[in-house]
Amino acid sequence: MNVDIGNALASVASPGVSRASLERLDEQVAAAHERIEAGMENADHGYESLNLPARTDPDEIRAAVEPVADADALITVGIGGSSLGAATIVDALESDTETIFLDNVDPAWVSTRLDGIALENAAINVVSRSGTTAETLANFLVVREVFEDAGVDWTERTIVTTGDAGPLRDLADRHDLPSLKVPDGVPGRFSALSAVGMVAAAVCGHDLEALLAGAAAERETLSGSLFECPAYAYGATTYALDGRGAGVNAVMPYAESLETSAEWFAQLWAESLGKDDLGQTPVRALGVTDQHSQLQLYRAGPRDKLVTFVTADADADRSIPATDVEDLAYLGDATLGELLEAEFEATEASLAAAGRPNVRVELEAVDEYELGGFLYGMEAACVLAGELYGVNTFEQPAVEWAKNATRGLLGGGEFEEAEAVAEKTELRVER
Ligand SMILES: O=P(O)(O)OC[C@H]1O[C@H](O)[C@H](O)[C@@H](O)[C@@H]1O
Repeated sequence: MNVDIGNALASVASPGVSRASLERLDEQVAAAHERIEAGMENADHGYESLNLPARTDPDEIRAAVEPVADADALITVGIGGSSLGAATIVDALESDTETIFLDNVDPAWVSTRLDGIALENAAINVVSRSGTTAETLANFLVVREVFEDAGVDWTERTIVTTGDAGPLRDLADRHDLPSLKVPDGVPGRFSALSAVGMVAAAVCGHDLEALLAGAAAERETLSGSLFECPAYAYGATTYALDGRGAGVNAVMPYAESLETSAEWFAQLWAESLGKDDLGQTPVRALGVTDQHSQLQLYRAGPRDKLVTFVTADADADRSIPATDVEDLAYLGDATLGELLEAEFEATEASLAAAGRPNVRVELEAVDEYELGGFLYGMEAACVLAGELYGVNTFEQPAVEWAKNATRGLLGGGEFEEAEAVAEKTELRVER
C-alpha cells in the first residue's frame, strides 16, 4: 500500500496541513510508535492485532474448513467485525463459491437471502467473538432451521469461530463442530487477518499465505516516522486534518470490487476513534458512481471533509465499441478501464483545484497480497490515530450500551439500559 498525502497539504487545500506541522507531528508519531511496538511486544489487548500476520496459522484454518472445502455456497453469519473483514476479502476476489453474508436481522431480507440456495452443497460459517451477539445467534438459529427443514444435517456443514467461552462455544462443543478461536487480544474490527476473516477466504479457495504475506510486508514498514510508513502517513494526516476541521472522511474506492472495504473501514474508524467527543465520521462512497451523487457536496459544500481515494491497478479491461455518433467518437478510442482511470484523475484534480483535501491510497492490484497489506495498513493507521487522539482505540462502550438495552427489552436479563427506551421524549407530528 502506498499513500500520497500531497493533496492534503496546506499549500493545496483548506483545511490542509503544512509540511512544517507534519514534521512537528512526526515527533508525536515517533512516541506513539514506541507505545505501539511495546504493546505488540507485550501482546497487550488490541495491539496484539498488529501481530496477526505472524500469528495466524493458515494450515489450521484450512484443516477446519476441509469438510466443506467443496461447498458451492457459503453462508457467513456474523456482524460488524465478525463479518466485514471476511466480506471485504471475498467481495474483492473472484471465486466460484457463492457467498452470502447474514448480518442484518431484517426478516424479509434474511428470508430472501436464504431462498434458492442448494443447501446440500452449502456451508455455514458462524462467527462471533463474544459468542453472545443477539443478531448472530438469532440468524444462526434461523439458518439451522432452514437446513433441518430441508433434511440437510447442518452439523456436518458448519464451522464456528468464537472465543474460549460463551453460548456459541458451548454449542460448538455440544455438536462437535469444527471450530476456530478468535485470538486473544484481538478486537473484532481488527480481526480480519485471523480465522474471523480468513475462514470465508479459505472456503472460497483464496491464497491465505499471500494475504498474510501482504500484511507482514506492511508490518515491516512500521517505523518512527510518518514519512517512511504509508500506514502512519495516513493515520497522522487524517488526525491532523480532523484537528483543522475535516471531521468527515469520505472513503471512495475506485473499484467495484473494493466497495465493501469502505464498509469495513467505516466500522474500524468509527468504533475505534469515536469516543470522548472526538473522532472523524467515516462516509462510504464509490468511484465513479458517487461522482454523480455526492461529489457536488465534496467539492462545494462545507469545508469539513477529507476524501480518501482507494485505487487499484485493474487486471481486466474492456474496450468501448466504436460508434459513428460524432460526439461519442472519443469513447470508441478508449476502454472502460481508461475511462475509470481518467474519471478518477479528473475527480482528484477537481477536488484539489477547489482546495479540498484528499488522500490517495494505492494498491498495485486487487489480489490477496495487496488486500492483506491494505487491511493491515488501515488497522495500523487507526491504531496510530488512536494514540494521537489519546482515546482507547480498542473498546466500544457506546455500542455495548445499545446491545445491553436490546437484551433487556427481549427479556435476556436485567439491564438498566433498557429503561431508557421507555423514557423516550416524544414530539409526534401525525398526518
Ligand atoms: O463478534 P461479536 O462478539 O459477535 O461482535 C460483533 C460486533 O458486535 C458489536 O457491535 C461490537 O461493537 C463490534 O465491535 C463487533 O464486531
